[in-house]
Amino acid sequence: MTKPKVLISDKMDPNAARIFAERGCDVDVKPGMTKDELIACIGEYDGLAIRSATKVTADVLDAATKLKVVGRAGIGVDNVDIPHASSKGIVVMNTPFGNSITTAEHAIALIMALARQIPAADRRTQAGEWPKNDFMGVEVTGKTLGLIGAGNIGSIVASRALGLKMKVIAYDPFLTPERAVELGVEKVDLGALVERADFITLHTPLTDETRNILSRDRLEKCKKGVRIVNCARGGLVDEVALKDLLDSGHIAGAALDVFEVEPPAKDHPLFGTPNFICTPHLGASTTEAQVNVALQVAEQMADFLVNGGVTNALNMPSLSAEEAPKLKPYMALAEKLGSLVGQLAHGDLPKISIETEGAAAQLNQKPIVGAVLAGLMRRYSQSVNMVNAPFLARERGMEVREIRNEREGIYHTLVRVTVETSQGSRSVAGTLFSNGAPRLVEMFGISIEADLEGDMLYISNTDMPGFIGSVGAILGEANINIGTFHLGRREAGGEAILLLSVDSPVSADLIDKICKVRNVKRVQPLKF
Ligand SMILES: NC(=O)c1ccc[n+]([C@@H]2O[C@H](COP(=O)([O-])OP(=O)(O)OC[C@H]3O[C@@H](n4cnc5c(N)ncnc54)[C@H](O)[C@@H]3O)[C@@H](O)[C@H]2O)c1
Ligand SMILES: O=C(O)[C@H](O)COP(=O)(O)O
Repeated sequence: MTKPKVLISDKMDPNAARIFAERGCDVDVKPGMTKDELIACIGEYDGLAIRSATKVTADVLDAATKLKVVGRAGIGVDNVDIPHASSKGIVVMNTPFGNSITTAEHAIALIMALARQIPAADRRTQAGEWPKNDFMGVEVTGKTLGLIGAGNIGSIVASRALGLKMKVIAYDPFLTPERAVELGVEKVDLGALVERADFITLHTPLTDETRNILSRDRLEKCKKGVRIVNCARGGLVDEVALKDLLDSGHIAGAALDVFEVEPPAKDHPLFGTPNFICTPHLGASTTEAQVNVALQVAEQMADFLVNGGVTNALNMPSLSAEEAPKLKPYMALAEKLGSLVGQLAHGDLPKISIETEGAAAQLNQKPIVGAVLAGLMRRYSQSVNMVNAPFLARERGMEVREIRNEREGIYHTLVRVTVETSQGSRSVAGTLFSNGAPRLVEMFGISIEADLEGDMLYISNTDMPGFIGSVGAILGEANINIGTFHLGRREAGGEAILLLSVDSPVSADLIDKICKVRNVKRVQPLKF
């Protein structure tokens, strides 16, 4: 088996390359490439490991013909076009906790640096001055810290700030009252936060809702003398308004680790403003955090490329390395069932239900659902897979229902897929043998046992003597060898189905010929 090939395209702790190699991947380390260089080489790789410098844009992803996974050694994935990656079936994963403590500590460091104006005092002292009377600071003890965003990093900042004897208030629409009590913070709305806080730190992702969350209007409503720290993402604070309000003295100090455009222009309006401090996106830059995220991203990506385990993916459900082997045969079965209904259904597929029974119902359902949808939509696109299938289904307005029934029926384990089209509802079901081999056991309510493999022919007809001979003769005359032959019927003389596997594809002319056999209702070639 050829080894998966991974590219590390940003500066990353060497532990990442070591782990990739130890886990059976070939790895190239090429930090600092231009976009054109990345586009020129990305087609060779199965995995791409990045930090924030590499921009994984649509044109990079379009050139990445083999790429299966993008791994972010860090938290923010705003440098990755996730919808485009999803539409191409590429998993995007991050390491959501590895640098949280480090970034929270940077926020605290900036609070302290602002409170005591340490950078300016340092600059002037080292320049030979002794400006003892110019740097009157403030204590943080007893002051109110307003957190905008109380997720992983915000919560750690809260605990450290409480240790510094600050009072902590937080604005986060997703913070429950119980969690606020647990964190020891007071949950407030944004208006109250800006009116009450002596220090404000931001810890949200940059989204349509959070962009410019500290707008000029909000900054003007802040308590006079507020100090603001942004270690989250540029674009959360209006940089020009910040400059104006620092100049007017309404804001006493501001510290930015992140900018709207990075790196910022040399003549950025905030540069040189008194009481303004900045660092070049250093929030995650400690030895400890970089080792954490490098180890974690390499382990997650190698696990995915080698074993199929999925951890911390942003565009597909998690699947542990222990679950992966158990789920693998189910995913093969689910994909075949999805493919079967997809090939047989006419027109659009507005409603799909995926039902699991017995052992199948006790498993993680998301990968099974993803595999059914992937099989189902293969008729629209060959590049569909478990990652992009749910996304494409949503895009097409499909309604997907999951039903679990842990009680065994006649089979120890069963997956049933039902589609509802304008012509009614059609369902197929399959099971697994004890060796994990998938087997179709039911079609449209009729019991039939078959492997879904290679080229096949589905024929529906009215049960009558001589029918099998007629079909066999037509295929024989055309020199088409029948591999397997499976029959099912609702009742004697009633609706019947025939599933054949054939050693070569059946031409349209031959299908027409079979359609003309007496009592044949439908003939459909299938491919698995
Ligand atoms: N400067 C750095 O080097 C650095 C390092 C690590 C993380 N970060 C950034 O820090 C930010 C926070 O990271 P995290 O790990 O705490 O993320 P997280 O997902 O754990 O927490 C984000 C919090 O923001 C809240 N939130 C979302 N929308 C909101 C809104 N409109 N108003 C208020 N709150 C809202 C969420 O409910 C969540 O609790 C991210 O943007 C991340 O990229 C920066
Ligand atoms: O979101 C993150 O993890 C931080 O912004 C860190 O970015 P970096 O890995 O480029 O330092």
